Amino acid sequence: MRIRVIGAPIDLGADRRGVDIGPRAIRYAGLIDQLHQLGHSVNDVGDINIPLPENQPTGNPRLKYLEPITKLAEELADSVSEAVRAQEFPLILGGDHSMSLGSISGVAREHKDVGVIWVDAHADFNVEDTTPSGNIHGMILAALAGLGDERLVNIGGWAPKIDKNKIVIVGARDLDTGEQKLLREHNIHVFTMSDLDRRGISAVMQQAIEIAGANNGPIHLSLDMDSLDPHEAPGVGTPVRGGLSYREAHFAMEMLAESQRVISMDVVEVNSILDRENTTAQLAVELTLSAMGKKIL
Ligand SMILES: NC(=[NH2+])NCCC[C@H](N)C(=O)O
Ligand SMILES: [Mn+2]
Ligand SMILES: [Mn+2]
Repeated sequence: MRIRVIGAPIDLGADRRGVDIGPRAIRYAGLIDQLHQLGHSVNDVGDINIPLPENQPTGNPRLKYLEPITKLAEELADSVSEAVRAQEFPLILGGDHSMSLGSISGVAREHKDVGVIWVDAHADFNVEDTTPSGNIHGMILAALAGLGDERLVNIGGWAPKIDKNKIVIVGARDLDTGEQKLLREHNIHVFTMSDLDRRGISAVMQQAIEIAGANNGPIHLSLDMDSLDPHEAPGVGTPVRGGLSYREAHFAMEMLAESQRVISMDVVEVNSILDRENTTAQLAVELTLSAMGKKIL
């Protein structure tokens, strides 16, 4: 496979500085070399340019940094759709989860039927009226489904990007009250940690792949590193106890690789200031390799 690596060191969608170092930390952990060793060819196009929050107006406190975030999403969407047209697999490194607004808009432009598997402790399904923080990284999946502020919803001038029936959230364990209501109202498929405990990662992922990839459609994988238990991934801005174990996360990635349905992937929320000796970045590399087909034997 030909993989195009795009760095999106954006931290405007989250409160915590340090997530902007994520793409570098992931590269330092050996991503490109190890993808080569797996037999892929890699075209690393570097990072998109992100303005410093210090130089940006915060704007509406319930939609912080809306303006620069939508501008960057347009840029990233162009860059990702270009990769798809060049028949390269887009692998986008965050940055906070707001960058997925651009990456998924770019993929969806080229593949209108793409489904999304969102592996995350959170649902990122808030809108302006339900957000407890005003941080846009908590609103991105809703925006991609067509909900919320129209400037987020209408990246590229069209909406929605993803059919609600093809969205699957895996690993959820921290949902806000208004967010829960929205998820129910729109019948979004959410596999919580309780579902994982009850049914096991294998059954859950099999069903997730069937839902997101309905009618043999393609799947975008969005991996938020805070889906893992904070013991495994300490370097994230919004850690929540009781997350995916090391093996559960790997097995989920291995099943996705086996499905051969994944056409693009984000890895987000690696925060190097909060990390311990690049552990979380290293784990991000390991999980990406499993998603890209690395097997134990
Ligand atoms: N991508 C993330 N880490 N999102 C965390 C979101 C936290 C919280 N639900 C909020 O909306 O503020
Ligand atoms: Mn997230
Ligand atoms: Mn999260």
